[in-house]
Amino acid sequence: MVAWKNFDQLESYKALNETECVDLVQALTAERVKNYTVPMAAGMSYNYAAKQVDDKILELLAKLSEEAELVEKFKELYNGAVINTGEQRLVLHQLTRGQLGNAVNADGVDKRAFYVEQQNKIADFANKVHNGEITNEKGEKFTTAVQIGIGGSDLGPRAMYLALENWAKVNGCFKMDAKFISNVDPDDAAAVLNSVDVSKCIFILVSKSGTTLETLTNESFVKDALAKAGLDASKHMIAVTSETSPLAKSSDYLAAFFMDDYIGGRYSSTSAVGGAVLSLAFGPEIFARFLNGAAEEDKLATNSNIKENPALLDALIGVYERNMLGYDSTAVLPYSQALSRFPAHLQQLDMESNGKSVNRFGEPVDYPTGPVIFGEPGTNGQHSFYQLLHQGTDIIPLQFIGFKNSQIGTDVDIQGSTSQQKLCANVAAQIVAFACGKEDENKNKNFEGGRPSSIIIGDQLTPESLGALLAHFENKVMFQGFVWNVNSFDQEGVQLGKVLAKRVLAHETEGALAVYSDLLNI
Ligand SMILES: O=P(O)(O)OC[C@H]1O[C@](O)(CO)[C@@H](O)[C@@H]1O
Repeated sequence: MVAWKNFDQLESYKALNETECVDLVQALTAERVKNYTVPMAAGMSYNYAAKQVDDKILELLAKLSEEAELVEKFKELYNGAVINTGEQRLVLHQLTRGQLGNAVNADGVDKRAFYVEQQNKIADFANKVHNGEITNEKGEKFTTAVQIGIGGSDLGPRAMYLALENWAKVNGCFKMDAKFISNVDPDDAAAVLNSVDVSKCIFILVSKSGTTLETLTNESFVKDALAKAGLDASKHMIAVTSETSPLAKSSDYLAAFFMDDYIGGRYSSTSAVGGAVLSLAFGPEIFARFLNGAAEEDKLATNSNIKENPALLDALIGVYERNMLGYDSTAVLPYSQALSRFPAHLQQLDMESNGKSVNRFGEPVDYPTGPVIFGEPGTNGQHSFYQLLHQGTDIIPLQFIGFKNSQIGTDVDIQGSTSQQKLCANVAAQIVAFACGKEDENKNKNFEGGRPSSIIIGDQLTPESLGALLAHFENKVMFQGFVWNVNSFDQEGVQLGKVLAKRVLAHETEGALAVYSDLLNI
């Protein structure tokens, strides 16, 4: 049995607090860039040379990992322990991509078999849509998949779709366009519906709970549009939900695919939640390759050697930065246009998981937990908020992601270099500029340096490397939650606002809420 202790109860907490962080201006040598690197799945690597750690600090982080039993806790998780204590649930998203440990039986079934069965059902459905066995009422092929969902039922799948859209087009496996409706702002649904031929759309209603206000409102919005076009909504809609949700019992859908309560919304991209739209857009084989990349990365996360476990190492360095160095944000900076929505997905993944002030037992913790996450693709970010990152009063650790090759391959050679080379040159330059700085007598032009970053480098963003990238961050967030002794798998903090919004809509308000309601004309 593992012991769940608060971080500040551990010996390692004290030992780490007594360390001095590394001065990057001096420390970032060529040798270090070569050595401080860990292989990831799909040929990628995690390089942490520009982090403020040295061998002594890494040794203490390894001790912390042992003392907090981080890998053992992961083992408990994938073997089916009730890790989500707040909701008394198992946490099984890794099972959607592979079997890391023993068979996990819950609700009277083998859970890996259940997830694979859903994948097979989705594959069969997608193949029938692609080959014209399933069509619209006129017998025409569907051309567009429109996902209706919010939070985890939108962000991950949308980010993954955008990440592979161009890759699929150039590699001959693009099957259908995908669009996404998430916001309850009517302009979101209206704009998407205005951009498609609804008669050729297959709508994927995604809600684990089947009760989310925004998603059910957008479902009605879409049904209304279908009715106005003289179409039968039940011939155009499929559902992805949990078997216990109200949607599961409805006959309003052409087909229904299931996940369950053991997969948190923000961890659901590899379940039917991402599976339906990605299999329709790119074909089931591409979705399977994405799952393989994630499975390969998950295996690395079972290694208790921190220098062979990139997610664990990344998590531990992040904890050191958050708790010992006091940095309260992290920027995610993919130098890849295809990853334009990846930071948005990581915002939910990280902040909804570890934005907690009480431990797994509901007791307040006395140390900072999850950081603020934000980001934009480079080089766009460089011309936006990098000023603050380089010269602002706060130090913000940076997580770069870069690929040696572009996805589409079309490029131009201008002034002796291609666009891809310019992109990669920029990320290399930024790492060194942040770490080493540059002295200038004019303080306005002075760069102090000492601003830490790490970089994940891959050959190209493919289904496998995307799966590995996703799993890396899911596992990092999980390990950090274990260190902080918080439950990373519930999200009670989103409830209060939902309850108050319902009150406003029912006109059951008083005091400040009543005045805000009036100001907004509700
Ligand atoms: O899939 P559902 O049940 O509609 O939930 C959507 C999202 O809402 C949240 O519960 C937050 O409100 C997220 O955790 C979840 O991803």
